[in-house]
Amino acid sequence: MRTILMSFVQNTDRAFFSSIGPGGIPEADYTALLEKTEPALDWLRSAYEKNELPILRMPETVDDLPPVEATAKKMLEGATDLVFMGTGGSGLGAQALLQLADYNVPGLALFRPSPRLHFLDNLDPITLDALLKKLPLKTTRFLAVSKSGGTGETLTQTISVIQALEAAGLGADIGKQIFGLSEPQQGAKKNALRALLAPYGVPFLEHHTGVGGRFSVLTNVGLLPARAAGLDIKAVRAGAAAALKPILDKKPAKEVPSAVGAALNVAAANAGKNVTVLMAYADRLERTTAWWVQLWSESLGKDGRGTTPVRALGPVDQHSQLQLHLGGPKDKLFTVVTVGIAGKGPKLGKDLSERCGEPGFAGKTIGDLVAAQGRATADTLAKNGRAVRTIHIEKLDEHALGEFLMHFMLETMIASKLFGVDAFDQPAVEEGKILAKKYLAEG
Ligand SMILES: O=P(O)(O)OC[C@H]1O[C@](O)(CO)[C@@H](O)[C@@H]1O
Repeated sequence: MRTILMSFVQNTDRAFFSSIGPGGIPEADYTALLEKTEPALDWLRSAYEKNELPILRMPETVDDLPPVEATAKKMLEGATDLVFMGTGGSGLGAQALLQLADYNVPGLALFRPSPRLHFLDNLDPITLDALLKKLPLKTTRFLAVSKSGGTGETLTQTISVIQALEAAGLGADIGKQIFGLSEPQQGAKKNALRALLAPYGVPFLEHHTGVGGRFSVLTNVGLLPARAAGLDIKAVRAGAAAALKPILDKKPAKEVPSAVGAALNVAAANAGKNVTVLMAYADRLERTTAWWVQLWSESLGKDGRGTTPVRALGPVDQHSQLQLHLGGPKDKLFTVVTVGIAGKGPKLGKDLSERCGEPGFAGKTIGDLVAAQGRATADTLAKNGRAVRTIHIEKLDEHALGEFLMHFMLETMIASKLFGVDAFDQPAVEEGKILAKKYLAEG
């Protein structure tokens, strides 16, 4: 079945028993689950109407854009380096967007025009120490993002930055060099990040209280770094609106790509496919797959339910994972994502192609090759009885990425209803966070 959004086409034809044989998902179970997405779609529509799920209103929100613009401008003034601190949902969505501006794109990232972009989402003492020594601190701007304000990684990074600035004689400028993004102080509950930065007069943007980190890419959490990197953030939101539209337009579930994807994933889980692989054939979607891993894991891995997300990048991971995917257990659902790259990139000359014994390369572009590889991977998986869905994005830009990200947030929310879990909490992680702080205090 092909379901089409504005920027991409999703095809599930080769996921089913009827098309690929015993490794396929039983169609009857899928159809029953797709029917069950109708109440989930009603829930989303009602939550939208009553404004009970703020993430659904983000695509149309505009009043938070001026502060994002103003802060991005302030951060950029005289900046050679931007350092983004924030972990999990406080960093991954922004990274996903910033790949459109060549952030973390192999080889190219170093050639980005100033300012240099650094994401400190992992905590590593060697990295942090070395980076703070190498950064031109006077011209570096830091953004500390934490919804709760209490995440140990972000707090300790921020403390380290304050100390480094003070040691460099820049203590008086901390209020101009560090920016914060966190929930507003709520009643008596302390916001540690705000408490830490308040004495320096650090300006804060407010984290939306009703949008959790892994769903926050469309809020200022994703859009401030995106704007600072020069991206069209209105187009990101417009793309997200396009993913939501078929739901608000009351299309039947079979015409809602996110409902189709949710039913497919849950039917795959019911058929013993406990792994869901997202393999994207584009450098600029690599961080998006990392973002999706958190979204899927934290939203659905509860009460013994959920499936394990695995991310893969094409074609490179053909040379590391594909053997397992083709020859290992048939316990996976594959989503192969391709982009419109045919005809792009260097064109391969006849002589050199023939010299290396590959006359078929002659006259073709690198984009032709990668497009053929993505197609071949999907076909080979299906031929080997592996359940495959494909998603093709013709033009990967802000609009398309906004649509793609919203598609997966909706797919996850709908899947949570089918799995019977709450998509919006993460009780198990909280337990670990509390214990780690206890161990640290105990020495
Ligand atoms: O934005 P915060 O509150 O610092 O949390 C960071 C991340 O930590 C988690 O709470 C998990 O520990 C994620 O859900 C969240 O995205």
